[in-house]
Parts: sequence; C-alpha cells; structure tokens
Amino acid sequence: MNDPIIQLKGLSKCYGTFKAVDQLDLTINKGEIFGLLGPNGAGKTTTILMMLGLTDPTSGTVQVCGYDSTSNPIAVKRKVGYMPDSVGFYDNMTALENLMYIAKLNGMPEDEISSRAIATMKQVGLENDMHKKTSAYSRGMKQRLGLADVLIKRPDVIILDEPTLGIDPAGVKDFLILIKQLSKQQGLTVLLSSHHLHHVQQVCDRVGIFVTGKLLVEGNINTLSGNLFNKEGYTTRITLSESLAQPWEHEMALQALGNIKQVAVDNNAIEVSCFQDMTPAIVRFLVQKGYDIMSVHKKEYGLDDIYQQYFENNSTENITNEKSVSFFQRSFFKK
Ligand SMILES: Nc1ncnc2c1ncn2[C@@H]1O[C@H](COP(=O)(O)OP(=O)(O)OP(=O)(O)O)[C@@H](O)[C@H]1O
Repeated sequence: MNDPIIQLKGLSKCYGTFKAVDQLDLTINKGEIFGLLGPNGAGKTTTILMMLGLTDPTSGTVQVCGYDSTSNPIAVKRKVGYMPDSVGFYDNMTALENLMYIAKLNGMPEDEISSRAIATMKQVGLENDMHKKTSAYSRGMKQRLGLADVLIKRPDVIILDEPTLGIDPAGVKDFLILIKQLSKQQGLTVLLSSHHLHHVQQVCDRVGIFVTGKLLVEGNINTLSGNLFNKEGYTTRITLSESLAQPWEHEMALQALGNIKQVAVDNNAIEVSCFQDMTPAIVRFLVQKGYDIMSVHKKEYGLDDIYQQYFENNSTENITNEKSVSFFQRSFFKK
C-alpha cells in the first residue's frame, strides 16, 4: 500500500544561474528502500540537503514525515537519521562511549542512554566489539557504528550516502542484509545514495536515476528492465556436453519452432534469441535430438544495463557535452 513519507514537488535548487536540481517530483513510501543513483554532480547530495532542511530550495516543496523541511527543519531532523559517506569518531573513546555521546547530543534522557546504546550496538552486530576504541575499528565496523549513531534516535527515515564505500565484499553483504532487515522488520524507510549499482540492485525496492539535476526515471528494477528490454526479446544460452560441427544440422528445425529470431552456435554452446521466451521448447528439442545439456542460462538485464540504456538514450537530450559523457561513464562505473 502506498503511504508517502517523502514527497518532493517541483523541487529546484539554483546556485546563481546554475541549476543543481531541476523540477524534481518524487514520492517515497513508508518502508521502502529507495536507491538514489547518478554520476558525480547529478544533484543527489543537494536533494538530500533539501530533504534535511540544511539548504533551502529555490522553488518547489519538500515534505518529510509530514513536515515541510524548509519551514520546519527541526521536526524533520528528529525523524530522519543521516549517515554521510565518511563518519568521524573520537578515537580515544570506545565505540560504546562514542555512541552514548551521540545519544546525549540528541537529547536522550540520561537514564536511557546506556541501555539504548547497548541495544543499538547489538542491532548493528557490534556487541562483541563495543568496548574497543574506535581507533581499532575497521572501515566496515565504523560504517556499522555510523549506522548505530543514526539508529539510536529511532528515526522513521534513514538517509545513507555511499554506505558501502571501502568495505570488503563480505562486509558489504552483511551491511546490506542489515539494512534490508531494518527496513522490513521495523518499517524503516531507507534512502540510499550510491555509485555501486550491484549493491543498489541487491537491496533497493525502487531506484531513481539522476542526471544533471533531473530525475531521468524512477521505478522498480524489474519494471524498468521490462520496459526497456522486452523489445529486445529473450536470449537463452545452452551449453552441451559436446561441440557442434558448423553449419549445425538442426538449426533449420530449431528455427521452425517459431518465435525465434536468431540461432548462433559456438563450439558446445547454442545461443537463441526469441521474440517470446522459448526456453522450455528449445530444451525439449535438444533433448529429443539426443544432446546432453550441461547448463541453461536466460539473459537477464540488471541495473547496469538499465543505467547504460538510459544514459545512451538520453545522452543527446540531457548531456550535450561529449566530455561529460565519457566522464559520466568512467566515474559512475568505477568500482
Ligand atoms: N554550494 C554550492 N555552490 C555552487 N555549486 C554547488 C554547490 N553545491 C553543489 N554545487 C553544484 O551542484 C551540482 C550538484 O552537486 P551535488 O553535490 O548535489 O551532486 P551529487 O550528485 O551529490 O554528486 P556526487 O556523486 O559527486 O556526490 C554540482 O555541479 C556541484 O558542483
């Protein structure tokens, strides 16, 4: 059910004559994990700052948790936790002491601070390391502690800027699982800004792609991919236990199944592009012809493909400068 918790309407921000954010309309629902994607300078941070009431829009409105971020930023800050890409701690203090200090700054009642800090440490999986000084913390542990800083005030919305930057693959996986759990179990709304498409794809319910201050597209990854790639048809790649001589003797018979655009044979692999998904019929055909099938793989289009496609289709409309095209591709796809 749609239950809007963040609503941006005609939101724009200009720096002099430069439009950093241009007429943004976006609704994010309670409990959603939304991925904010875009190349460097696309306007993601400026949008987040307007949501937090840290910078005023030039025009348009931004509402978070029912409050106008521009006229009522204090109320918004009570409801929203923001984790920047790099969180600083007092290295001479333990992680727990750091967290308790943050709780105190947030105005939490003294008698609740210790128990709530310990509970939050458990929530982010740092219960065994909470008495260590943060100077001894790894990047992954610091990100978890940063998340604890945000969670201790029990926000309704959390905004995470590049939360997986510099964490090793196992740490990333754990961190993303934690985010998903928090969202699903506690109904927490998560806004995640990231350049790591694979991480975003693993965790986000919906994504929005920003380019030069505009929201190019937003939606669920499957829907976006369906809209873009259904016209491309379906591709199934099947590997067999033996190599095939070319031209392959059964190619015409396979084509006769119908709905098939093209058959390509390469050693022991057959790749078939179809207008409709013909995978079961193709597999049946090959088995009937006596082939042993080693693997069947249907090509799926992910966020990388979606991003690339939107970029290519809009490169002339939205990005006029050739140099920014290559910069965009380089910077966004950096791992
Ligand atoms: N205070 C400012 N004064 C002038 N221009 C600014 C200011 N803040 C941001 N900008 C410009 O606005 C544009 C959007 O910047 P923003 O930081 O929102 O992008 P971003 O999408 O967050 O980029 P990144 O992925 O690099 O963090 C950029 O061209 C930036 O140079």
